[in-house]
Amino acid sequence: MRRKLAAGNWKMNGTGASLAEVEALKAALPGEAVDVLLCPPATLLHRMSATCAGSPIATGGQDCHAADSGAHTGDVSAAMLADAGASHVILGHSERRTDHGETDADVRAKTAAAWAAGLTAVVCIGETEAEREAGRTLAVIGAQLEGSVPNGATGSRLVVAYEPVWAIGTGKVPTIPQIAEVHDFLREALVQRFGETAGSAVRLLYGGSVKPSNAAEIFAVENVDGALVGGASLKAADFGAIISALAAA
Ligand SMILES: O=C(CO)COP(=O)(O)O
Repeated sequence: MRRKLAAGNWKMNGTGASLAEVEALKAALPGEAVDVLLCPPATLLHRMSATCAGSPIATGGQDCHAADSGAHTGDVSAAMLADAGASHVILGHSERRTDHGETDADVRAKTAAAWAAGLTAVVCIGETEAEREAGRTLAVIGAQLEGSVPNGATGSRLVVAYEPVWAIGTGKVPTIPQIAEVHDFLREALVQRFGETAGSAVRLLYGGSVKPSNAAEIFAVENVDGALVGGASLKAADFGAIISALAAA
């Protein structure tokens, strides 16, 4: 049985004042029914990890460099994230791929670095609107999965987030059959490449305009093991409602 996971990606949002939302979320969590992860900006990671200590909320980074240390101004390494209290790191988010030109090979190297530092990698993949309209969705995400994940994935090292680029921050969401088709395809690809045990244990998150109002129907899809939530993870009331929907699924 895969444990469900509700993950929040705060993107470039949040300062010390935002920790009040984390305190409110802690107070509202529905027991131990699901795993909860918050990924704040790097500047807030250490403080958020301290705020979450002793609670079921894990913390993660939003990116890391592939190298352990060195002359890479402005970057942080996986070991630095771990040192700041992180257990996870989001890698290959479409905003990194677009804003910083990250390739599948970059994401693969970063994922290997995350694993070497003992972090769980949350690897993001997803098609653009043009790719979906051209009927290339499964080909695109299949290639991204193959290229972005190194050999040796296991259920504890890897989470895959399917985030259609056109659904991020837009309020547009794929239909339930479209989500099911992609998640079934990803499950099959993981089992084929990593074997039945590891491939079945990797959690598959859906991301892109997940809200309290649409969470329950998305979480009812068989191979959806949770969500990677952007905007709605910033407010304890909204993220708490999404977590409750996951716990009830
Ligand atoms: O990119 C996302 C999470 O990583 C999704 O963002 P939104 O939930 O704001 O659409």
